[in-house]
Amino acid sequence: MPFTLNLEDTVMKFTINRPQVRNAINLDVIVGFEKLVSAVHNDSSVKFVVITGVGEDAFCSGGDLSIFHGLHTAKDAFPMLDRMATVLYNIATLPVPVIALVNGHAVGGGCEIATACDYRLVSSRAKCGFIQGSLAITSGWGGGTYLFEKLPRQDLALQMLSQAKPLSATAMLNNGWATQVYEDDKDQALETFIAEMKKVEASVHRAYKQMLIRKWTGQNLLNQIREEVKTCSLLWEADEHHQAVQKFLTKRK
Ligand SMILES: CC[C@@H](C(=O)O)C(=O)SCCNC(=O)CCNC(=O)[C@H](O)C(C)(C)COP(=O)(O)OP(=O)(O)OC[C@H]1O[C@@H](n2cnc3c(N)ncnc32)[C@H](O)[C@@H]1OP(=O)(O)O
Repeated sequence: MPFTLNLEDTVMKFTINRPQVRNAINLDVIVGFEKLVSAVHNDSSVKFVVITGVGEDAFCSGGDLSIFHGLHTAKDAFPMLDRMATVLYNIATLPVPVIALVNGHAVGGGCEIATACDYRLVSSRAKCGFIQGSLAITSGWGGGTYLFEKLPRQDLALQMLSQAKPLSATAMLNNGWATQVYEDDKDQALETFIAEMKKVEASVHRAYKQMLIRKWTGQNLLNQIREEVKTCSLLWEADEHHQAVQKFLTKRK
């Protein structure tokens, strides 16, 4: 199973389960995210959503390049980018707080997923970054838009996108991306983080989340995300992108 979805107590947890490719996203995982969104909307007992990856190596390494490399033109790439950007917006605007439990590296689209969440609890061993620039594309799932929205300093957000390199968990805490960095057990880190909030009624969590969603609706965040998707799909068809992906896929062969 490429993902698991469990409700424990009041916490709905989605775990990406593709360790052999560092939890890269394929179509099955996208479908899983769509199921997550429906499950949360259909269960008023849910207080928190948690997104994480299996194992300790990676939270998520972004799109599965061995599969998505088969998409050549902007027209080919757009539906995949748009579908993932749409489900990610639906996750970002879920009626309860969403926590990224960043158990390992979060790069490319993996960093976009974590950025779309309300909180990021990051393993001290994780490296995180918008490395898309090194593949001659931009972020394409809305992650750049979320980054400008969420990082306290716009200059550091732009630098992170433009340098296109993974940063340490400490650097991500210092620039305001990580909410907290944890050392050891991820489940313990999560329990400690939500302990106080768990005592508060679900209705209160939902009311605060609505305030945030109203802000994003007011500024038409979804339109900005759609522009990001279009930009990425246009860059996607360039030779430079296909060559960079080919280099990644063949580097160990
Ligand atoms: C498509 C959408 C776009 C977006 O909108 O953002 C993207 O997401 S672009 C994709 C960006 N992602 C990458 O470029 C991934 C790069 N991966 C890495 O940098 C590293 O794998 C890692 C995540 C930092 C982990 O490093 P490490 O622990 O050293 O593992 P390996 O590199 O040895 O990888 C193990 C294994 O997994 C395969 N792998 C890793 N990432 C992907 C991926 N995204 N897609 C497909 N396969 C991936 C890698 O090739 C190795 O395979 P084997 O050699 O067969 O073991």
